[in-house]
Amino acid sequence: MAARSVTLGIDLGTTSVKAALVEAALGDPSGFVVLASCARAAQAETAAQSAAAGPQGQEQDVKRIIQALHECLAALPRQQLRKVCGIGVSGQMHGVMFWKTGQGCAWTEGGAAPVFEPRAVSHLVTWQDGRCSSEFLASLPQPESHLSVATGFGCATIFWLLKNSPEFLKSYDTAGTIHDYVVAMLCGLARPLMSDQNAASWGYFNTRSQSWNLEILRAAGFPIQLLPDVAEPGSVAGRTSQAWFEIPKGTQVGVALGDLQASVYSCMAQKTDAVLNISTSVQLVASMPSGFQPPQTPDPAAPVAYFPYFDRTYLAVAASLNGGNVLATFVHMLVQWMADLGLQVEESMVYSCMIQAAAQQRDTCLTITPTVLGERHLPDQLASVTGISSSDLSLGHVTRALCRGIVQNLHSMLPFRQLREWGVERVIGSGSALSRNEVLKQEVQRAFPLPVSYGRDVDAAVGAALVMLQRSLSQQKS
Ligand SMILES: Nc1ncnc2c1ncn2[C@@H]1O[C@H](COP(=O)(O)OP(=O)(O)O)[C@@H](O)[C@H]1O
Ligand SMILES: O=C(CO)[C@@H](O)[C@H](O)[C@H](O)[C@H](O)COP(=O)(O)O
Repeated sequence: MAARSVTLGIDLGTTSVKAALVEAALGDPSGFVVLASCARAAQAETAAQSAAAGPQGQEQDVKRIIQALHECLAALPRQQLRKVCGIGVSGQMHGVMFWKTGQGCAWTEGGAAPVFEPRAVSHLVTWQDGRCSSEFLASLPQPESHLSVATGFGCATIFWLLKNSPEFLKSYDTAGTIHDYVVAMLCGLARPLMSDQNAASWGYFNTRSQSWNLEILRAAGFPIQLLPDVAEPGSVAGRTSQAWFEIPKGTQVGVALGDLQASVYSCMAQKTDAVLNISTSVQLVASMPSGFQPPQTPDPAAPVAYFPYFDRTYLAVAASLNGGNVLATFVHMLVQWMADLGLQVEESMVYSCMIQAAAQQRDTCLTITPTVLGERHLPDQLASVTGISSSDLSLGHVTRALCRGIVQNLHSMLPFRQLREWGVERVIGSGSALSRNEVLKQEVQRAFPLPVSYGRDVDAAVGAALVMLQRSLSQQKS
């Protein structure tokens, strides 16, 4: 009898960490089942380490992210963790963190299970970071890549640190995304490995030649020794150097994937499917035919970008910076106003009340352009509200208008009729900001001229697990 193949997928998202255990199931139409899953809010936002970043700085505390990861692992069934034969990891793209080689973590046996604790690490500077102004970005060398460079991209952040905080950079000799860091710590890698999916998200990476723009970067004084070595997505980065919870030492760990690609992998069953993922951010994605090559030069004004997927194929992506985070900003604002008025209220209560109120308010004349973070192709166009009449000010009106605005903003980036022209026949909705919000679902259904169905709310974690599951199954066959 063939060995049971169980894999663990982890997604280190901007808001929450998710983990899923996946097993091959011949009887199931999808070929797999999700045995168990777990999500934990990381609540990792913290003040920027460099004061010069100002209020635009967006950083997260790596210790809190790892704590949320360990809470997820602790919540999964121990007997299933014992069967894990592969670990796939994905996470929020574009961001960068630094650590000292050999001192990135310490393994402890102290608690109920062996865990690693971050040691000589920086904060994670996330994709939401806005410290690189348009003027600063214009001062950087032109990349030799089809992707332009925006604020929050790893290489732009490193350029900024080089100019504004050179002493800070000197404290570290290794860099990666948060998910590259986790893979490196699990496997005890001296240098992290990075998939082209994440390398492309940092900027200054050429996806055709699969190489960093080393000459351009070197000439600009960039610390190129910080750039990780690049590996194929779906390949193995190493094996666990320690037992981790119940997962045996020596378990294969995949090179970290982008959460975008992992989400798509979990739910795009046909080439004619588009994926709409709404989590902290939002992406509308279609797959490009094999052999497709993006234009050679970047177009910073283009709202659609081409991101590497698997096997040298590309995804066309409208990646809006304004998704569930816009609703989260509204909720924080309400909670703060209530506190200012002397009232305490839980965020989860606000979410459920506002979604309920908007579900009863089927329409509104209020129009909200929700771009509180701007967009990469229009960084200076912030949010606005129009059509304000005294009759449209209820919580239901505002929430309905916010949800509609998120979907309409995406439509302005990638008109939905374009999907039909690409041969798309249906849209799969994924991401927990969508699956938990009935009103957002209604607005999606209202706006798309195509049938919409829904995936799961831990999609990227399932996708990361599936990549390793398929690898394990093909190893068993050969
Ligand atoms: N209680 C809730 N009900 C509905 N939506 C919520 C709730 N809590 C958070 N959200 C939404 O979920 C988003 C985060 O989704 P999540 O999948 O955790 O993001 P990520 O994958 O980026 O970490 C938030 O930005 C918010 O819009
Ligand atoms: O910005 C892009 C692509 O450019 C996104 O697709 C991408 O998935 C990034 O990882 C995020 O923006 C973060 O993802 P999430 O935490 O919102 O799920």
